[in-house]
Amino acid sequence: MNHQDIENRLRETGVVPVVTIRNATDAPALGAALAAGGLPIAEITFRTDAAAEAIAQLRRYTPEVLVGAGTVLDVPTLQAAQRAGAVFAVAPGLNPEVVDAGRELGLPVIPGVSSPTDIEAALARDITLVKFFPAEAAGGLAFLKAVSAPYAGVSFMPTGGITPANLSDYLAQPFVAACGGSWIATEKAIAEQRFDDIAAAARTARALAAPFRSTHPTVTRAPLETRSA
Ligand SMILES: O=C(O)C(=O)C[C@H](O)[C@H](O)COP(=O)(O)O
Repeated sequence: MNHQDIENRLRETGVVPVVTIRNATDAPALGAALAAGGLPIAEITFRTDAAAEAIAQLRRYTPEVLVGAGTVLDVPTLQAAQRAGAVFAVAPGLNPEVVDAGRELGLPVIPGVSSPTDIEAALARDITLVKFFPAEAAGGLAFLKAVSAPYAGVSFMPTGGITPANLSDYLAQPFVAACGGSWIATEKAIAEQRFDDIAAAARTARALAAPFRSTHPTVTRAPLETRSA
């Protein structure tokens, strides 16, 4: 899958559960819960030792779930994510080495941005889908509306402080591809094996995102070098 395929899938689901998992054996039930709730996608953060194995388990037992790696701060983590089977990688910031390695490995990287300078660093590498992190703390929708003017054509995945209460406000903006958040599958709910609660939270998020999905047409962009001025 290339960046465009990933963006299209993000726009289809509207919400990306950000997951921190301590025990990889919980991954199949987690994947099943997300799929049952209508959100067959997950960003598994490399904040625990179980991340790579959890990604591998998701790929094996719930192949319908699109699995990405989160908290990818360096190239070895990116390589580990790809070996485990992640089909995209997300980072809280923009590490040029990670972005460049992603291109070499054929693994789409969604770097984190929180300033115009960051956005330009992404554009300089032909990346037009970025994570906006930490969304609420870094200016929220007001920031996105302001930067969407000079940076038309950039799609954002706001993450950090997104909840069912503010999700719709973000998704109503065409430059928001999807929102990420940990509220759907919290570390606590997974540890306590409350997979029905996770499926219910996924279902609620899916329902909140549903009205906006149709306003997000499939985007097809020419690579930067072929775009006319
Ligand atoms: O781990 C990463 O790569 C991150 O960038 C951080 C997470 O995306 C946020 O911690 C999720 O934010 P909340 O939904 O507010 O909990």
